[in-house]
Amino acid sequence: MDKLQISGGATLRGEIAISGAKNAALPLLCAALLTREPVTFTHVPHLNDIGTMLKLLEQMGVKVMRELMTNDSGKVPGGTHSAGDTVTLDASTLDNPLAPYDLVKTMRAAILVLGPLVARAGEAKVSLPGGCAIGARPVDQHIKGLTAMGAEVSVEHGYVHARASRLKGARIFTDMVTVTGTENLMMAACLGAGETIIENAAREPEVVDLATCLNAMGARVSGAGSDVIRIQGVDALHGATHRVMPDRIETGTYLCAAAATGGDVRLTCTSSAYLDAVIDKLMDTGCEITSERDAIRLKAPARLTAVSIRTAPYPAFPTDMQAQFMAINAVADGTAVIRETIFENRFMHAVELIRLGADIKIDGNTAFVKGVAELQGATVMATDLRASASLVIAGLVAQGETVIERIYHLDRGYEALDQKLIALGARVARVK
Ligand SMILES: CC(=O)N[C@H]1[C@@H](OP(=O)(O)OP(=O)(O)OC[C@H]2O[C@@H](n3ccc(=O)[nH]c3=O)[C@H](O)[C@@H]2O)O[C@H](CO)[C@@H](O)[C@@H]1O
Ligand SMILES: C=C(OP(=O)(O)O)C(=O)O
Repeated sequence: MDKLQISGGATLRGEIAISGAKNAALPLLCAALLTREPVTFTHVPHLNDIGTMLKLLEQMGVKVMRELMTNDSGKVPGGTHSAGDTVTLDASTLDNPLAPYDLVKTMRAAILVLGPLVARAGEAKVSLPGGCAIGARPVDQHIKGLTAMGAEVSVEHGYVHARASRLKGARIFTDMVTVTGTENLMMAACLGAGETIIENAAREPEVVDLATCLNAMGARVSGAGSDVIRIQGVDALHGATHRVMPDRIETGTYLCAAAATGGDVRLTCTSSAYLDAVIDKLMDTGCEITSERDAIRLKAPARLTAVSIRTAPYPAFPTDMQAQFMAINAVADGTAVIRETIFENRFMHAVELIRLGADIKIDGNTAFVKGVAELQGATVMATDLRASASLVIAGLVAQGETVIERIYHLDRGYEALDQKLIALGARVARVK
């Protein structure tokens, strides 16, 4: 199993390109199930989760064409000037609406096939994703919404079975804001009869990106980006070409890495438009941030000031950036209070950061982080995607060598992480 070896102390400087967003690309790929015509996606990040999703779609009978892009110097896909992959999906041959456990267990976003399959194929059998490191993550709201749209849904032997000859429009109020729940129901409603209204909808930019693509495919979705989304069902969708939006969490992660190391970086192919809460907090740490149309530059002070955060659905501070902010607070001046309100078990990185010398106390959903003058390198274990990113940031500033084990989590969500860090001057190596 690969590990990441980091020699701490290098200041990150220079420029890298941000990849397409994992959390936008995954639902987008599922949207292709809704039509018999080919759909092409560009700027698709080269990630393990994307590979898993494509494998899942392929075993359902979808034809997958993946054109790997090379960077400016003609080298590996997903390098420092990544153009992303181009993926064309042809679901005209969809004949097996099944998502088996062995694929779903490695990637919770696989539940996103449920809505499109019922809408297009009239049935779906999708393994329940089960719990994971950050929390239980049930899918009851996905089921509640499909049931309201007239699907017969049962959960047996660890699988959700859903059937509907044709879904019908419904008014759905989700009990909590759910991102993939909103996406699943929005996709399903596109082929339903009549109007569906999703209230308490997620407002995340990835939901808007999906709605934009669905509309390009002939859907009639309005209100995405607000908490009420209206979908007028249509009889069929057609093919389209869509560029995946930039990854705002990857962007935020590199901004944090640069901030922690006292660096000066420019991130291209991205935008500060979806990162207000994160950028606001980074400015509170003392960083200077300049936003350009398609780029962001961050210059860090010699030492950061601690900042408190509270995670909540968009446009508030994203839970997917909480771990990275714990890492920067671990070496900042002062004490920060970090409150996690989305997932019940998303402090797994704290114990590993403590092993590197951080001063962190946890009380329920709140972490108290007292900045220390320095961290010391050690061997640590990655437990989930963003926890792993926080350990990378800590390793970059720690004295000596840090070895991060189980980096398959990072490969799920960060395209060419080691290459991008090396391009910014980090001393990082992937070792077997
Ligand atoms: C692929 C993708 O886009 N993943 C993102 C998505 O995950 P995901 O869509 O799985 O997260 P949700 O927004 O659904 O989860 C929010 C909260 O609602 C709960 N819940 C959700 C659905 C449901 O049916 N029942 C229920 O109880 C969850 O357990 C969690 O406590 O949004 C999360 C919250 O911004 C991000 O951390 C993930 O990176
Ligand atoms: C939790 C995340 O992803 P997923 O929903 O795919 O597990 C994430 O991107 O931080």
